Parts: sequence; structure tokens; C-alpha cells
Amino acid sequence: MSAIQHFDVIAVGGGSGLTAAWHALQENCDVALVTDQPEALGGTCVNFGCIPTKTLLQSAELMDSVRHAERFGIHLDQASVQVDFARIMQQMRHARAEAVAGVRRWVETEMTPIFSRVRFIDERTLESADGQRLTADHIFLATGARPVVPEIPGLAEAGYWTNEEVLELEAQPASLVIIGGGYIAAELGYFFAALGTRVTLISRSPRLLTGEDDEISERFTRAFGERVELVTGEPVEARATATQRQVVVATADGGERVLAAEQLLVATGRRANTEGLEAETGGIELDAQGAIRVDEQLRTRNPRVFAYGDVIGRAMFKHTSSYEGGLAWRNARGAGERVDYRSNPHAVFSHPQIGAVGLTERECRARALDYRVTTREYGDVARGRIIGAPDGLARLLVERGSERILGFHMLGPGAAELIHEVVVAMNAGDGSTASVRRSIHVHPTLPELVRAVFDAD
Ligand SMILES: Cc1cc2nc3c(=O)[nH]c(=O)nc-3n(C[C@H](O)[C@H](O)[C@H](O)COP(=O)(O)OP(=O)(O)OC[C@H]3O[C@@H](n4cnc5c(N)ncnc54)[C@H](O)[C@@H]3O)c2cc1C
Ligand SMILES: NC(=O)c1ccc[n+]([C@@H]2O[C@H](COP(=O)([O-])OP(=O)(O)OC[C@H]3O[C@@H](n4cnc5c(N)ncnc54)[C@H](O)[C@@H]3O)[C@@H](O)[C@H]2O)c1
Repeated sequence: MSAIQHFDVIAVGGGSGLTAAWHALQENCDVALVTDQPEALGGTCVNFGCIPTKTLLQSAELMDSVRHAERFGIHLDQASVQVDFARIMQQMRHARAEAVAGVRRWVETEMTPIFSRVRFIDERTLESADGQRLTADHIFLATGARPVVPEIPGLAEAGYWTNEEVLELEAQPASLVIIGGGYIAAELGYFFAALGTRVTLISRSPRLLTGEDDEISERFTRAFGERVELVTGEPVEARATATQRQVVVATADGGERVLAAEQLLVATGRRANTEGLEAETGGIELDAQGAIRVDEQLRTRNPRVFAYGDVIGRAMFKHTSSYEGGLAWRNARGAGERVDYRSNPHAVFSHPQIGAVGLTERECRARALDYRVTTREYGDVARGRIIGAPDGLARLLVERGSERILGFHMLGPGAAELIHEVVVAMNAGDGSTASVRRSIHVHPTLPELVRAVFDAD
């Protein structure tokens, strides 16, 4: 049996595990960073998620501008516009490789890297695949999540991509079927469609992005349906022919449709990575979905072990796991802070773009809150008209009496950036609408749309 190595801190996970590690290093702690994917240091965000997909979407947005240049008096020979798909993909992978190399240099210089899977062998000890035993004053688990692949007969044999394989492409598919109606379907569906792939999207519900405020989801679905073919139904079988992949869909009217395309992308959610961790042996409880149960301070049932990020199965966003990682670290040092997701924002980088924070109108109703809703369109403000009055709006939900901002939802250009003023307002003073209303906004800018909806409330 090998000797036990003891550290001040062990962070398990090469993604947001780095957040706790970074905080620990600021306090001169001795840190072990454990990951089973050293070639993908930086985790999902850097390798298979936020950064590579948004890098790809930059090309999609540019293509959209080129296609619509005519509207602003710029005549382009559209037939001469060519997509160098291989180059788009290679540039993304090159940037990714540089980012990973940078993270790896940092980990190898400042921490003790343990490049292995680990599992608990008791409440104090982790063991690597080659039998190294590790203990620490504090352990942070950020082992992330992986794609859920539905059990559709024939799917494995037919062959499919998830968000990981799709980033390895060299050639653009002429046609693509996507299973799923959430974030990845909306973002990657937009990428492929904007570059000219014929995209068919299979969604269980008639509306896409059902977690959004109803009006946002409805208007997004309507606009997105002009870009891709939307099919509502349940995929029940998949198969491959010599040239195609086919998905049989049981449609809502009791019928059946066979959808065919060159390739198939599965985007049906993500599940926490806890298999093989032997969490129970470590005194850590899992929920029915296999996510790690934590309390309000992000502590597991084992007091020396904290968990955060996708593995706790809450809001699976990079900014959320970064927030949680900092909070978990401070709590390990005795701060006693509670997580508060009330102003945890999110964005869908599709077209139209979505940015949102706080409660949806549906959630306000479910909580029997006394609220009012105010809406303004892009065309209601000068900058909105300058950019062509695009389809889009801002929706504000305010609690009557307290005047607290309950939620803010935007659909349209810049939505992901524009919501931040409201995120700050929700955290300023009493979280009421006053701070936005009394602030001067530059004219003519899109933040004036935010101001306009607050003024109209
Ligand atoms: C396609 C896509 C696009 C996305 N876009 C965005 C976006 O635009 N904005 C946003 O905020 N979020 C986005 N997300 C979500 C975001 O990427 C995740 O929420 C975030 O990266 C989760 O970080 P994490 O540290 O919890 O997990 P990960 O980054 O997945 O890290 C988990 C780490 O744990 C390691 N590991 C797992 N099990 C073990 C074990 N037993 N032993 C050792 N190591 C182990 C893994 O190798 C990995 O290094 C996107 C996700 C996807 C899939
Ligand atoms: N911009 C961002 O922040 C961003 C972007 C991409 C991904 N993410 C994160 O990654 C997570 C995973 O993304 P996702 O799009 O895979 O999941 P999702 O949870 O957003 O959507 C899953 C979709 O798949 C559908 N679905 C589930 N099972 C199905 C089945 N058997 N057949 C047909 N449809 C089925 C659901 O109805 C839903 O529409 C997101 O929830 C989000 O947390 C974030």
C-alpha cells in the first residue's frame, strides 16, 4: 500500500475545480488538482461548451449580417459568399488547444497535479486509479456532468454526435437532425442553419426552451421556426442507411414521421458525473438523478467535503459554478454564507438571442405573488429602430408593494449583455426598480430599451 499524501486542499475536477484551487492558492495552501481528463483541462466550458460553441457562433452571426446587408444599403454578391467550414472549426480547435495548454502550465506550476480518476475509499481518503491515497483538510468536488443519451432503439447503431464529437468536424453536413429543444439545440441549430446546413429539430413540446418565460419561449420558437424545420413529437426509433441517418418520430396527432439527414445530433440534457466516485463510501449523499446533495452552504453530508458546479445538478452554467466555487471556499474557511440564486442570470446564444434573470411569469403565478408585467419592443427605442427594429422585446416583472424586481427577460440583439444592468439593480440596495430609473442612459443605445421598460412600469 502506498503512503498517504496529505494536502490542505484537494479539488477534484479540471473545470470549476480550478475555482476552489485558485482561492486556496491565494491563501498559500498546498493544493492537489485531480482530473481524469488532463488533455481537457479547463473542463466542459473551455473544451466542449461555452467557449468553443460561442467561437463558432461568431461565424454564424457574421454570416447573418452578410445575408442581411442589403437592408442597410450594402449590396453583396450572395452567390460568391463561401463558408470555409474546415477553417472555422480549425480556428476554434486551435484557440481551444492554446487555452488548455495555458491552464495545464498553471496547474503544473502551482499545484500538485493528479491526472487520474479518483474514488472515495473512506470518509477521509481518495484513491487514484494507480492506488495513490490522498487526504486533505478540505475536499472540493466539481466533477461536472455529461450528455444524457435517450434510450431510442437503433440510436447507438445509427451513430450520433453529442456536443463533444460535433466540435471535431472537418466538413459541414448538408443536413442535420437534432433531437432536443433546449440550449444546445438552439445554439448549435443556429450555427449550422446560419452556415447553410438544412436543420430539422425534434422537440417534445411545441415550444422550444420551455424553461424561459412563456412569451420569450413562444416568440423564440416562432422566429427559430423560420430558420429550421421544427417537428414536435417523440423520437421512437433511429436507423442508418448507406447515405442517411433516419429518426422515426411519433407525432402529437398520433401519426409517425420519418426524418432523414446526413447526420444526427443528440442534445437532450446532462447528468451529474458521480459514477465510480463511490460518494456514499465518502459519506456523501446523492439524489435520485445521481447528483451530489449539498446544503445551503454547498457542504455535502461529510463536513470536510464541499461540492458545486454541474455535479450538484442545479443551474448548469459556468458563471454559476464560479460563483458557487468561491462561496464554497469561503464557507470552508468558516464564512457561513448561503447560496442565493435569485439573481443568477443565463443566456441562450442563439438567434434571436435570449438573456434572463430571476423569475418567469409562470413562476410568479405559481408562487401566488402579486406582480405586474411591463413589455417594450426593440422598435420602441431609437437604437432599436436604427438596427432595423428586429423582432425582440424586454419584459419586466415587479412585485407590487415591495417594488422589488422579480424577473427580467429579453429576446433580441445583445440580450445576453443587456440584462446585466438589471442583475446589478437586483443586488443594489432594496433590489427595487428605482436604481435603473434614476440612472442616465446614453442615447441612442440599446440599454435605453432597458430604461424604457423600467420607465413604463
Ligand atoms: C455545449 C455547451 C455549451 C455551454 N455553453 C455555456 C455558456 O455559454 N455559458 C455558460 O455559463 N455555461 C455554458 N455551458 C455549461 C458550462 O459549460 C458548465 O456549466 C460548466 O462548464 C460546468 O463546470 P463544472 O466544473 O461543474 O464541470 P466540468 O467543466 O465538466 O468539469 C468536470 C471535471 O471533473 C473531471 N472528473 C469527473 N469525474 C472525475 C473523477 N471521478 N475523478 C477525477 N476527475 C473527474 C472531468 O474530467 C472534468 O475535468 C455549456 C455547456 C455545454 C455542454
Ligand atoms: N448558453 C448556455 O449557458 C448553455 C448552452 C448550452 C448548454 N448549457 C447547459 O448545458 C445543459 C445541457 O443542454 P441541453 O440542450 O442538452 O439540455 P436542456 O436541458 O437545455 O434541453 C434538453 C432538451 O431535450 C429534450 N429531451 C429530453 N429527453 C428527450 C428525449 N428522450 N427525446 C427527445 N427530447 C428529449 C427536452 O425536452 C429539452 O428540450 C443546459 O441545461 C445548460 O445548463 C448552457
